[in-house]
Amino acid sequence: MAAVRRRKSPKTDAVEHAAKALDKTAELEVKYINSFKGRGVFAKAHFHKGDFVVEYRGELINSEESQRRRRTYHVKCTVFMFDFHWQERTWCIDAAREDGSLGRLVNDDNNHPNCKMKKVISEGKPHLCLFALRDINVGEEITYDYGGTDWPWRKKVGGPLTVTGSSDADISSTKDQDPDRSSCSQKQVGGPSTVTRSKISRTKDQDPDRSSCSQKQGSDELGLHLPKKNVGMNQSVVNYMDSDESQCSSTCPANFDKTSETELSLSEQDQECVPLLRRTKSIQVNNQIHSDSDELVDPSSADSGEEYIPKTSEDYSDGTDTSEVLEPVDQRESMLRSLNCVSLAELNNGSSMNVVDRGRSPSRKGSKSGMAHKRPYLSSVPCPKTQTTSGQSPEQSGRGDTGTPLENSTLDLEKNLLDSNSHPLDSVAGGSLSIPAVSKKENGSRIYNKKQYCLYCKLGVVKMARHLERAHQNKPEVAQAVSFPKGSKERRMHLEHLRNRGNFAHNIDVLNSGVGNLVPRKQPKQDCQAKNFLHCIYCHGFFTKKVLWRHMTICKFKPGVSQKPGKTRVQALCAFAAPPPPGVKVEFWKLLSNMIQDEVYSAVKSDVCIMEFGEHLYNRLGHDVGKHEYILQKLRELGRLLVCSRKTTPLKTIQDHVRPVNFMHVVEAVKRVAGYDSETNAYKRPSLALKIGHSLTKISMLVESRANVQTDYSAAKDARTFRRVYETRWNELISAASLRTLQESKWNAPLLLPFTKDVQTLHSYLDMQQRHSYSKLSTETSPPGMDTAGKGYFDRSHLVQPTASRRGVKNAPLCIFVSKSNRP
Ligand SMILES: C[S@@+](CC[C@H](N)C(=O)[O-])C[C@H]1O[C@@H](n2cnc3c(N)ncnc32)[C@H](O)[C@@H]1O
Repeated sequence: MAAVRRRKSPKTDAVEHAAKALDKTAELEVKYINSFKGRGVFAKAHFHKGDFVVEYRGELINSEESQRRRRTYHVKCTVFMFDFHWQERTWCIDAAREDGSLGRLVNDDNNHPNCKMKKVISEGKPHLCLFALRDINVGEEITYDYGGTDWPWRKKVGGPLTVTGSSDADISSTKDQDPDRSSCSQKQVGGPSTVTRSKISRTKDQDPDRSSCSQKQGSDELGLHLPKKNVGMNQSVVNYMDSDESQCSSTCPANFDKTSETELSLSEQDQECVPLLRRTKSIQVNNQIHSDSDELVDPSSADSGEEYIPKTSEDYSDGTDTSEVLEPVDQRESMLRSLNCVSLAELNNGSSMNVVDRGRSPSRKGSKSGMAHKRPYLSSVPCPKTQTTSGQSPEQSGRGDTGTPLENSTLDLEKNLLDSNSHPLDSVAGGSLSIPAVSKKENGSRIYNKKQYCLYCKLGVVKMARHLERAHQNKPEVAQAVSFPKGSKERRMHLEHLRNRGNFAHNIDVLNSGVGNLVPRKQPKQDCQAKNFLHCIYCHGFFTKKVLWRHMTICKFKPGVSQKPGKTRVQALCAFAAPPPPGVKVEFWKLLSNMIQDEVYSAVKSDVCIMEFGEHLYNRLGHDVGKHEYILQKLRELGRLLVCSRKTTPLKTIQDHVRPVNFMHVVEAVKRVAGYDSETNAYKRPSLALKIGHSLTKISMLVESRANVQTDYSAAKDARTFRRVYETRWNELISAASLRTLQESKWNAPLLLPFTKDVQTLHSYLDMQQRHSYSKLSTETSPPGMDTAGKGYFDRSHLVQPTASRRGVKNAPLCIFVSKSNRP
């Protein structure tokens, strides 16, 4: 009989990774999303539902220390502190230090998370680990619900979605489908300020298990302190906490640091994986993660873990995990309800046609409870293939429960859902920007369901002209538009402009928030990335860069300018048409738009430190237009480094480059970008290596000063240490060879001698020029280079060698080498 290799259970996997402080770097990657959201973690490989994904690694501290740090930390830092309960005490994983681990970079998604945090005990120490709530496809962002309600970014992207958009009935029906998830949605909406009592009590009534949590909400919202009765529930299911209860007695140390080595018996390795505290975060969040919220780790997981970890026995033959398979149906339902879309029943009917069965396990396919074992399209598309109807942000959808246009579009959406393999909120929940492709029916014909966004009420509607006429006739611009006869060109133009402006406003919101679907002027055949699109400055339409060029020449809204802008200029102009991201000066943003729009430009724009450095240079030198080119050059040098580092090293941001721990990676990247040849020990671009080094030290100073302002002294120390390492090693590793290459290139440069005749011509020309200019001046004082008689002679020090000045050497005298034989 062939031996069947048993797959590791998710728990074992988590414990092993936690013990070694290892991330699944082969399956996960960090990507910069945008300046609002920062970085995120993305799947490089497929994760099955229930799989261990990543550990939220950091320093384990007790609540006293956590409180102390909260008081001393900059507010932006506290978002990295996750409190949780363990052995009847509150603990905290402080991941404020940028230590290269992935878990700390996983972003929040309270609507559609694909992971759930759980406690796992390894070597007597709790670890916070993320497990897949559903199958996660390659390219999807890893997310989980941070809990709480008032995270600032949620407000921006429609945080109150589940609250305002759902009714009691919604919750109850959701609950009916899946009690576990209903408790989850309850958590999502669970802020006392936003959830009505009736919602809570209703859910509570219907689910006795959860009711115990709800009762505790006053003090610890959905019970981080798990009632004892839940401890041990389904212990054999996903008993992630089975080993720890006895190890740390009820007299847990008041000072964890002191006792951690003894009572928790941390191995050396464990201690290594608990990094020291450093660093601040750049986006402001409130320090909302407290023990009184339901965040992150459900206490019931302390012993059972059954709540969020789906049934894994089928998949892993582990024999221990027998929890319920959790399907995201209820999430989908609640989302769609809040979108005022199709009902669950309708979806179910529809989805039966659209289930993508990936046939992971035969037992799954044939297993009972149909719906539960069919994967709805929600989680089945690797890269969410969004449809036009999905272009609705949750915020907008919250408002979308009234008004005819949306009702019309709802029908379209319903059709669309039934006909497609995607979910309208996939891209929104996934936290990525996308340009949805044209939707097609099964027979290949097009579905006209593209949503436009109203300039006034922000609603997404399919028939914008009708919407404007019906809902906003009182607006002067609409009134003017409809004053033209129906079918007339003027009327069409006016309405089109209003429609474009509405979409433009929507796109800007989406671009700033980093989440949602962008509305292009012309829908692409396939889903596209936002970076390939730009707004037209005339009509505000959103076009691919390629098409934009052509469009600009014929744009109806272009004022009668005869000049036809060049391709790069068009792109630059249009890139600038969008307002600068928050915190970036308009003037500096304008300057950036002069850069060639290529990969390096994208890297520059996307990196916080480069932008900060650019602003710093701009503040110092920007008043002098002559220095603008220099500023752009400096930024491009760093951009080139970043592009190279991202391809060849683990460094993803310039801030990573000024960490002492990454010094050797920086050296490697700089060598590569400057074209270092190890055989000849020479560089193709030696000055680039030197300049980059110089800029990096400057950036480390900026980082240090920012850290000092934010009272993040450890980050400041990091930056200082980087400079010390730089001072000690840079010359040996980079500068020496660069300087030698430069020197050698000078030796080998051919000495070009001008003809004597040319020199004479030049001299007489300059003489003439000087005489001419000085003759205009009073002859009372003899100008330099002239004798008192005014005959004049030529003083070479007045000549400026253009190439020298281009290299930053001001007023370098013109050096003309004249061979002996050629001398006059
Ligand atoms: C634990 S960090 C996550 C990693 C972070 N994106 C970064 O680049 O360092 C939490 C921070 O990420 C950002 N963030 C997390 N989830 C977000 C979301 N859904 N939308 C926007 N920003 C988010 C917030 O700025 C928050 O302060």
